[in-house]
Amino acid sequence: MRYINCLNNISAKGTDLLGSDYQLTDDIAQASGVLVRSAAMHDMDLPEGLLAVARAGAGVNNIPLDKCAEAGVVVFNTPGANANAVKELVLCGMLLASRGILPGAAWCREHADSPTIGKDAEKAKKAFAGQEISGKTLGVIGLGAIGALVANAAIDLGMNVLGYDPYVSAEAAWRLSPSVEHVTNLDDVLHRSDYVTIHVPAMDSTRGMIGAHELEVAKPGCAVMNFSRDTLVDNAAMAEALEAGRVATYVTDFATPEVMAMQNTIVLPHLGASTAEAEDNCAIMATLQMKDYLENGNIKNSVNYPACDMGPAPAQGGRVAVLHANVPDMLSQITGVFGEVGANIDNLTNKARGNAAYTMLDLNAPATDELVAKLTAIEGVHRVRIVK
Ligand SMILES: NC(=O)C1=CN([C@@H]2O[C@H](COP(=O)(O)OP(=O)(O)OC[C@H]3O[C@@H](n4cnc5c(N)ncnc54)[C@H](O)[C@@H]3O)[C@@H](O)[C@H]2O)C=CC1
Ligand SMILES: O=C(O)C(=O)COP(=O)(O)O
Repeated sequence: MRYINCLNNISAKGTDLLGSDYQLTDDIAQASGVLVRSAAMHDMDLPEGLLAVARAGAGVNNIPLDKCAEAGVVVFNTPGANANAVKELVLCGMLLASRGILPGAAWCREHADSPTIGKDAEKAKKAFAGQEISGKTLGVIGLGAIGALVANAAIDLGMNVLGYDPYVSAEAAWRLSPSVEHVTNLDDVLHRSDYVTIHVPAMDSTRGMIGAHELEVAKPGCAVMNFSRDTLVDNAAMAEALEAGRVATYVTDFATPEVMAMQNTIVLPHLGASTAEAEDNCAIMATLQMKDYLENGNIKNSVNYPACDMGPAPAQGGRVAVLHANVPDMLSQITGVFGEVGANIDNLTNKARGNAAYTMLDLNAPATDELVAKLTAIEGVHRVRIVK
């Protein structure tokens, strides 16, 4: 029996796929796999038996990726699985920033008991007039799964769209409408955009990427939308830009005390991926990826180990996975141990990603304790798994 711990609510559409060899547990110390959404894992101790963490979602800033890699714990995410949900909320955010929807609806609620509400509404409505998004310019920062969907949808809504992403993958670029204008300078995007939307991951390099300078060069009266992470926007700079009217509205999915103290904000409680469809998609993808890793050693969509696919574990013989540092001479030391104990390698894959590497080997006989002990003793080996 394998045990899986869920640190957040994970859709049963995913966990139901685990099958009868698995059991959900509340005790993480017992778990070989963890399913998580936004729960903070940085200060958690990683139990010895933990093999995999699957983030049912995109952002992995809540997970200590390097610490996990060094402990031989593979971390997965689910690229694109919640992108449509976020796209729809971004479009909603853009409309909320453009029309008097929230204050208008609040006015109606406040006057709910008035018998003359119909007549009064006709007088009141001029206070809630807005502008259309068609014909306006949207700057999309980050053209990955979400950014590309937002950019394409905005084109369909008649907007001019500027796209900025110095690291865009070829695959992501192919998904973009040819009508999206590729701009290589962030200042240009900000200077020209009536609306700016940010879709980049939270990393050290993106912390405060929308700061005092960016808000200074931004088009006066623009709306900024942040459905990515709070750390991407410098709060002090945003508060000042809102006060000065340089930014008309800040729409953010991240409620913090600093943001709540700002004027002209529309703040949501991290609702971007909170749709039934996205929760199901993410849970299914996270579960299947983790299951394939636990059962076959295959790695797909990991954010701290390389991809590796050797198909199902062989029916005869054995499969061993070695999670190790990406340093010279590892492969020869690993294969040397197989020679020393007289184990015959039928098939082998060795891949590296950043500081981490992964070597998976199929044998014509089951792995022995001696083999595992010798592999584990190699300096730089983080974990040895007998997959089968
Ligand atoms: N509000 C919510 O509920 C949700 C928020 N998110 C957030 O949105 C982020 C993006 O999600 P996806 O589009 O699915 O990720 P993705 O990985 O498909 O796309 C991220 C894009 O950002 C680009 N990028 C990285 N650094 C950049 C920089 N300095 N300047 C411009 N572009 C840069 C990358 O090249 C990539 O194309 C996630 O990391 C997460 O933080 C994701 C899903 C739900
Ligand atoms: O996928 C992401 O990055 C998200 O921000 C979604 O977070 P959630 O799963 O709703 O806690």
